[in-house]
Amino acid sequence: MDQVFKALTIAGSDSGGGAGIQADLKTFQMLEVYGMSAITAVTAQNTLGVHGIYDIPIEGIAKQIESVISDIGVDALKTGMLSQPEVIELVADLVTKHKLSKLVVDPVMIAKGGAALLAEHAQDAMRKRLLPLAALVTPNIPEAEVIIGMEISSLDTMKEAAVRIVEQFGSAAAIIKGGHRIGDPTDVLYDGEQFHFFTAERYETRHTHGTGCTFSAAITAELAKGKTLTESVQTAKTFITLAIRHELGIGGGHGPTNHWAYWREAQTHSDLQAKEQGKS
Ligand SMILES: Nc1ncnc2c1ncn2[C@@H]1O[C@H](COP(=O)(O)OP(=O)(O)O)[C@@H](O)[C@H]1O
Ligand SMILES: Cc1ncc(COP(=O)(O)O)c(N)n1
Repeated sequence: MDQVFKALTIAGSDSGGGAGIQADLKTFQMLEVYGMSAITAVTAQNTLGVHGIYDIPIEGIAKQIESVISDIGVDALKTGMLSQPEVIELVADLVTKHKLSKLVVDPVMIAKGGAALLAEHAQDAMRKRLLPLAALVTPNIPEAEVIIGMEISSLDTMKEAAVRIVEQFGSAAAIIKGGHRIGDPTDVLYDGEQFHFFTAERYETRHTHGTGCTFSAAITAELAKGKTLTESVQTAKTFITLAIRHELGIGGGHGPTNHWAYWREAQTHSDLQAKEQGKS
């Protein structure tokens, strides 16, 4: 048996299956990493929007995280929807207590449909308690604007935002995602020393529900395997680009991405390679 790598997601449940815990677990699975979850809130959600939010009591969240860490172990973890400041405090305490260094923070604030997934009074706890512990923070442009209080309208301001998150809040690295800009989506990573740019073709589609969750989950899975930060982000960029390109066309609104597209592509390549080798 090959070594089993394990990743934990601490996030909200999306009944529609496209974002949150469901997107994270599907992504871990497709990258051959054993996925575990601690649910912070249950959302009643579909491609048309968020229809209800039911927070899980804090003791319940603590028990889920402690149960997983104490028995199974965690090689890397990510956070998504944290809903309330107490949840952020809890996650920060447990990450510190258990010395979990491979923490990816996706600072989820508002769903694409407009529903608030993080209370406004929790933003400060996010900045002060969680960002300093992060190996990587993955805001989209509106989230980065809220975190540092500046307008982001160009590649240069994306670079500035990434540097400010690292220097002001103590995260080891930050990637500002370019999905919300016009043109090809370039994501800007600052690792504390240098910038790295990840660009792909933009697909004109309304099926981008859960893109941020899927992207950060893919990075977490690769970090769990021991890949470097830039290797992990590169794999995640390919994963999300294929997931958007091969959309499923599900639901009447903003549909989910295709979590098996990357795996399918990898299978096709290995089939082709096997055929090539068979020939020689
Ligand atoms: N229409 C698109 N075509 C190709 N890639 C996209 C598209 N929209 C977003 N992406 C990519 O998906 C990832 C998630 O980005 P983004 O949509 O900005 O995050 P979020 O879901 O948090 O708002 C990034 O790598 C971004 O560049
Ligand atoms: C439980 C949960 N977590 C995260 C998101 C953000 O995803 P998106 O920004 O694509 O709506 C969401 N809609 N629901």
